[in-house]
Amino acid sequence: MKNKNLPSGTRDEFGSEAEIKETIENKLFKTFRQRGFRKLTTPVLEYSDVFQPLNAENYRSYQLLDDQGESLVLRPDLTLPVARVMSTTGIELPVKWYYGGDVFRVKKQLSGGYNQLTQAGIEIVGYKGIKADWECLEIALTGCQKMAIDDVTIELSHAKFVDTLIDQLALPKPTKDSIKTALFEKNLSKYDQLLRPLEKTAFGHFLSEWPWLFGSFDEVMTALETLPEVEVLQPIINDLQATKQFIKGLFPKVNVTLDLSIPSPQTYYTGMAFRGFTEKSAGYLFSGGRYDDLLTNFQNVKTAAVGVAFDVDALVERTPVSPSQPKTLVFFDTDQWDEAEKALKTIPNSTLCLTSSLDAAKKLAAGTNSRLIDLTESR
Ligand SMILES: N[C@@H](Cc1c[nH]c[nH+]1)C(=O)O
Repeated sequence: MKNKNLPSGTRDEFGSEAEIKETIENKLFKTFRQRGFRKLTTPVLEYSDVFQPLNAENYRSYQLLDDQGESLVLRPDLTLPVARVMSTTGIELPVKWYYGGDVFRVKKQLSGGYNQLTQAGIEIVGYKGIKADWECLEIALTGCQKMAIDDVTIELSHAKFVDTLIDQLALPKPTKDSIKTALFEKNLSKYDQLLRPLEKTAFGHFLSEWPWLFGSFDEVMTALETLPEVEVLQPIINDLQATKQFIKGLFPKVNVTLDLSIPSPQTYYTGMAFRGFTEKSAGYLFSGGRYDDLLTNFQNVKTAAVGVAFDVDALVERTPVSPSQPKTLVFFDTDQWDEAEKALKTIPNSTLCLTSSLDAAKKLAAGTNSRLIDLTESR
């Protein structure tokens, strides 16, 4: 019998932790609505096919079967359900959505961490230009500010950088694939060996530095100067530069880093991607990016989209628990309900004392370090 246990990777949340979470979600939802986003709620259960564009290795999901034998999952992501909605409902574009809810990602046994995570996010669908990306960044960084998190580092990357650059190399396709794998896995001996034939070419110097192309934004940009002029890379570099300026202009305290040697944080990203974190918490505070091709998984027409989601649990972790104020218990007789209600309204932080006897009320007050008001006293 496991009727007293929880499945691994899940937890109960109660008291301050659960309350802080609710406050944070409400603050975020308020910001989203103030900026003109509309709420979209999707079910926790979806057909497995909806999540086919996810990298299955990173996102193992809980699998179920419905009564027709169709394969269902507990949603491991909230962006793909939005894409499903957009392609099946004929909602007019452009549109700005916000949502909140739990995603389920099965982690390796004993890896620690939870399999059920709470996210709150936005998706902007139908805008091609960089303004939509910046609106996501603005909301992400303002959100952190509102949670009094002021030591945010934002890591920029671009889903197309690696492929566009590798495309330029005069090597057979399988070698290019192996280079990409070695780069992502930081398998340096393999990487060096694969690139040896290009050592003396114009790309030689840059390629030897590529696995280290992450860290301070300006330093990575300086390293990029060793790259021969590649026209198709220019728009990517320009967008990254402009975005860094944008962030620094509005949030001068935010530390901006750049990583041009990692796989895209989501397999469905097609453009700029960004993740925010602080030194004090292990996971990301928020993660987002552009995914202009995702809707083609559900429909024929390509649709521009970009979004960002907060990891609400990471925000909770970063929020100090303020010591709770001592409570006042209001003890009353059953026919004094009206009086008790009035007392509740006038006495801050008060709660009804539901014990049957005054003795029990006194014990409860002593045990919970609360003040006791006895309405039966004046009878
Ligand atoms: N769904 C992404 C975040 C995101 C929202 N919109 C775009 N990206 C994630 O969970 O990492």
